[in-house]
Amino acid sequence: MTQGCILEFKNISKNYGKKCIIKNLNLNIFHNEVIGLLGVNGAGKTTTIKLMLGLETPSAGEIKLFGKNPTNPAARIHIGATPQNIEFPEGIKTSEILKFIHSHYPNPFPIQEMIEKFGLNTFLEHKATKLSGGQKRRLALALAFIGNPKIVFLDEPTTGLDVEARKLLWEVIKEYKNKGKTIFLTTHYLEEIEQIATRILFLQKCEIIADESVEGIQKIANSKLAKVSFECGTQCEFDNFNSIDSITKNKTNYILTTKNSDQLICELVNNNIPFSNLQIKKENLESAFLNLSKGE
Ligand SMILES: Nc1ncnc2c1ncn2[C@@H]1O[C@H](COP(=O)(O)OP(=O)(O)OP(=O)(O)O)[C@@H](O)[C@H]1O
Repeated sequence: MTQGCILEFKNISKNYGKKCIIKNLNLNIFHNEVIGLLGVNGAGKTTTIKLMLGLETPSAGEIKLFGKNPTNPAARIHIGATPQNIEFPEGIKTSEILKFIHSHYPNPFPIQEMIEKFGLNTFLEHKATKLSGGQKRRLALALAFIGNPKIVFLDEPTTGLDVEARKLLWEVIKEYKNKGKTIFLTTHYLEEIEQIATRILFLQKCEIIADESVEGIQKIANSKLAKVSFECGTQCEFDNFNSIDSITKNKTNYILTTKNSDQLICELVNNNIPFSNLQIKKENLESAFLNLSKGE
């Protein structure tokens, strides 16, 4: 196994019937990474996490979690996870579930610390199946971290969380990373991931089409289109321009798309275009992601 690697996919393929979900994927996850896995609905993010957790078997290839098969209890003792759809057993209270999961790990965090971190105080004596969606999510997150595992897998962890709980979660993830631990998460909230991820993966059509640092992804975003809009009372001619990808005109309002907004502004000035109300809108990470998804 590659040094420092805690999870390894070797030529992994996964099909459901004839449907290909993952094809020939090679992937290494190392200590102290915060990895965000992104992809459109149905891209295969949950399936990927299930393969990592040993909850699904690959159709081909080999997965090593801490050098072992992910179903091996000796590997699983180092992981924590929260699934996308949370279900708890009937009749058990929040406090009881916390104690039960806590007892399975050799070096867990104090239960009280998890209660405070994830704001569980007000529903400790409530039956877990009766909790609201957001409360269930908070409990599931506390359970993912409680064992002080080396890697935590979070499948769309912010689903159902209010703004405050989301902030809390990102703080917990940051803190956890600072302890040298690894987090692997799927999410649709790209702007949030931008703040915490050390690496971003995009899954599309059975393949990881981008495996980049946040800076790398931002470069992709920056090299993508910007929209430059302005008003101009006279008819503009753009024949001398080298920087324009497309032109849209609506009465006196022009919208130009460009991969180089700086050059476009210079060309506007050099060609004495009498523009006003100039606005430049660069693509954000989210639209870069969507364009990657579209294969642009
Ligand atoms: N057990 C299963 N049997 C058959 N098909 C499945 C099974 N589980 C998932 N799929 C299919 O595999 C594809 C990938 O599903 P998956 O849940 O991994 O996507 P996802 O990227 O997590 O989607 P979302 O963002 O909507 O949660 C989907 O087309 C789904 O219908």
